[in-house]
Amino acid sequence: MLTPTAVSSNMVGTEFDSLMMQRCLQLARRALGRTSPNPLVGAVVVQDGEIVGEGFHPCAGEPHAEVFALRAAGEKARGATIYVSLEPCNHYGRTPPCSEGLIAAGVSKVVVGMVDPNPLVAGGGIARLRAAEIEVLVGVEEAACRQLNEGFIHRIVHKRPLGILKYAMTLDGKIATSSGHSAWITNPDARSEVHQLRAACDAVIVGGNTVRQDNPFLTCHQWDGNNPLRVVMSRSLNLPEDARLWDVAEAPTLVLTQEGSSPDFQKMLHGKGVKVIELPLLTPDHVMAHLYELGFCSVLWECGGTLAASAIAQGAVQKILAFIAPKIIGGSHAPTPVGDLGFTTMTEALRLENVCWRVVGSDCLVEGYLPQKSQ
Ligand SMILES: Nc1nc(O)c(N)c(N[C@@H]2O[C@H](COP(=O)(O)O)[C@@H](O)[C@H]2O)n1
Ligand SMILES: [Zn+2]
Repeated sequence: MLTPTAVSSNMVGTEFDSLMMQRCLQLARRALGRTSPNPLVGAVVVQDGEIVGEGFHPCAGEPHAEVFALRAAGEKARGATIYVSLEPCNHYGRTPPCSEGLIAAGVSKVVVGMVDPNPLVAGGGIARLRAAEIEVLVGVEEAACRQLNEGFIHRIVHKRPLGILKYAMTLDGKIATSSGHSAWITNPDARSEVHQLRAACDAVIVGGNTVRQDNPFLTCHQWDGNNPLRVVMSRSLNLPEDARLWDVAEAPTLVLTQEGSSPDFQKMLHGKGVKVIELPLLTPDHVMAHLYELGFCSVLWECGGTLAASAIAQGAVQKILAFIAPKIIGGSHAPTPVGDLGFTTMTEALRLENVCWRVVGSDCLVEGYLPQKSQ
């Protein structure tokens, strides 16, 4: 873990800049799962090789990271260098432009992690600072900055939240036995990692089958994080009356269905505090469009194979997280993580990009991105 005391004024420029930017990212992560539709941003003010102020963006509507860092630095911001993981904004949104705040505070240098993809900023913040004769360095720890805000970037560029499909399967590619039993495929460490992942997402989606078969909680459990909105997609509303997801004391639940489906069941859900919305067409793309309108940046699909295949086919999934447990259960009718995609030859296979894998307890996690569809 990085701490402010790790700062050494003897460090060479680039190494020191990287360290300070990593500190910005560490600060930014304190608001994980709480900032959408805004990004996660951290800022650090450095004077004579010492950190004199730090801040992060806590949630949309609150001041930006730079403002908190400048406030903490006070008069020491004059002539200082500020590190910020995202380009300072240059527009009046819910808050005034940070570029003007930095100029007014008298900083002499701004080190930026990445350019803001928001068209309202998009280099304008950097240009404004340079016009005020402030030195600006761009792209320190850029890959890590982009990784932290991949959901925000996807939202801005594609006008949809980033879709992440997570599943857990056995070594023979099954997500449950033929009878539907699946507790548990992976080890406690892997399950704990999923709980942590939920805290970083704005919503988690399942279909009716998962509610009927698994009766999940879909919360962060032991993690002191933000519980995502739990979303159930069900056309028929043929769902159990006593599902755990209808208990909204810990986390909210939204049921998305089609127009006119089971008014009585809808009434029962309303009575329990579960929100129900009827969409004209209940498809993964319409669901993602709805979640975009709610301001979401990242959405976790924790559904079964049929819904997962449909979400992939409709471009509602960009990232895959596959936990693989070294267990074999067999069963020619045991469900698999992705249903029919209509492919008949291996040449049609979706080859993941930027793949990495690591061991989690006794299981393996494979992570990668689906190839982007050409527009
Ligand atoms: N540089 C920077 N630091 C932060 O802490 C931020 N939250 C942002 N966000 C950028 O500004 C937009 C939101 O503005 P309002 O909070 O509505 O004023 C957001 O879309 C980002 O482009 N930037
Ligand atoms: Zn700002």
